[in-house]
Amino acid sequence: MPAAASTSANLVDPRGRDFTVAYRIKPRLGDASVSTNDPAIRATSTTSALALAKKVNVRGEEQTLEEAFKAHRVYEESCKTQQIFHDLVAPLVPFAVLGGYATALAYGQTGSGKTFTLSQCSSLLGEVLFEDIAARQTRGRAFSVELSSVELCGDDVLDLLDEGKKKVKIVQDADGRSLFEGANAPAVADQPALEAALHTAWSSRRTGATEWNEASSRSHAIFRLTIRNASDPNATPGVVQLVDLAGSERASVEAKNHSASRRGESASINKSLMTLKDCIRNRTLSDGLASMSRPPHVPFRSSPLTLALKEAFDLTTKQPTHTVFIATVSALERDVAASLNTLKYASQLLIAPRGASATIALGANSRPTILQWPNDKIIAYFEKKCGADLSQAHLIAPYENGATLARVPEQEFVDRIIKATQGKWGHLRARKVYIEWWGRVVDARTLQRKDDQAKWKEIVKQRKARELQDDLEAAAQA
Ligand SMILES: Nc1ncnc2c1ncn2[C@@H]1O[C@H](COP(=O)(O)OP(=O)(O)OP(=O)(O)O)[C@@H](O)[C@H]1O
Repeated sequence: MPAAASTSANLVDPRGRDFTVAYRIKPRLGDASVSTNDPAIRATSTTSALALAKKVNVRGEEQTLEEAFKAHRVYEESCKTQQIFHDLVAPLVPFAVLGGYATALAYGQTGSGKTFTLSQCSSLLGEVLFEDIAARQTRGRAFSVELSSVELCGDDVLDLLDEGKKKVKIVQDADGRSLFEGANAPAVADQPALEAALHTAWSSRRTGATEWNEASSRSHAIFRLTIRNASDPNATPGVVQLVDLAGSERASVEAKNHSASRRGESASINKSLMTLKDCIRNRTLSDGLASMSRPPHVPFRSSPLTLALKEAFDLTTKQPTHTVFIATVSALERDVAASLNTLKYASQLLIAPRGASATIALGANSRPTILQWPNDKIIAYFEKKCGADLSQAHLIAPYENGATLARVPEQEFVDRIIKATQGKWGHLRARKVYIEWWGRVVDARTLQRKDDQAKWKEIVKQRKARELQDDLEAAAQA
């Protein structure tokens, strides 16, 4: 059995939600004096972390402020990368092989362990991926895998698999997928070939500057595996990618210490990280629109980073997506300010997904969209689409509602239709039904977004009216 299949199903469940947020606390290494102090950040449970920040108050007294942060999973100092890989990255593999779009991002202060975590995950990825593929190939399928890898430095996109790190472009193909035009994308046939190609990419990131951290802290790097179903050229390729983000503290540090060009670079990093946060938050779209400070808009075009990862955020993406966000923090007291910033940033991404719940409040006059359909309505829809051939309709959606069915990757979905017709339908015919269904999913999302924007306008109107009322009352009392 592929290792991925045995992972904890609940933690990263690409069928359950679009985003998973985890914190990894880096062990206090080296100097005994720092490593024996109490940690400034510690895990209080598997889903919460506590930050202790020492502050001097106005009377000159030292105080310890405590702040708790929730996540889907918190990894304490002693935790090994193998565990993180097993919980967070391995479950993305079968999802991607079947046509999903999966991303694992590492975010945190320079030196907090982003590269350490992702480079170890990347070496573990090959085994799980090729085992999963081998298991499926025995069932008459063939897959091909290719690696592309780029570094984003300001507006420049550099090919990490090219010796000279040539500049490439982020473009969209006819299906709206984001690609690195002109970048090398070697086919990797097995685990050793993947390991060798990944080694080239990681080393190339290192040689861009005199020091490793100097290069990696000032740029984002993407390591993308595209998995194609060689037996069906029309199938949407799956993606599993690792994204090593630039040091999150860059902007404030460099603003004080460096030249105008370095400050420009830092501003660009800062902007891309802010855009990333907006994209994740607004893609998830909280039910509590009133708590949002801006209308729900997914601004993925505002930075090369989010443009490159477009499918993870774009509501019109024609494939299910899942993104794992790993925030790495140092447990050292001297790093507590940066660690607090990281935890605040990451905890803001923890928004309950609206679509996953079957109970979605509907206005008095609104008709439920396909994403809001219960299971029986879904079954009835496919019975109508496929006619008498569909003898086992329940196999298409054994338990899913509209929202959860939108998270089933293409190839599994098509297989379910073929099985439900007991093989009377072939791949092409089944895929046509799938594509039609996806068209309706995208329409439903667009409608939802328009509805959200209208609701947001109403909220702003009410807020303004309340503020005006408060001003009038204050003026009357004065
Ligand atoms: N969990 C860990 N256990 C042991 N050593 C670690 C761990 N995390 C990081 N390190 C070590 O800390 C140092 C800095 O880690 P790393 O380069 O991964 O940081 P980073 O967050 O990627 O920094 P940058 O933003 O500069 O890329 C490295 O020497 C690495 O080996």
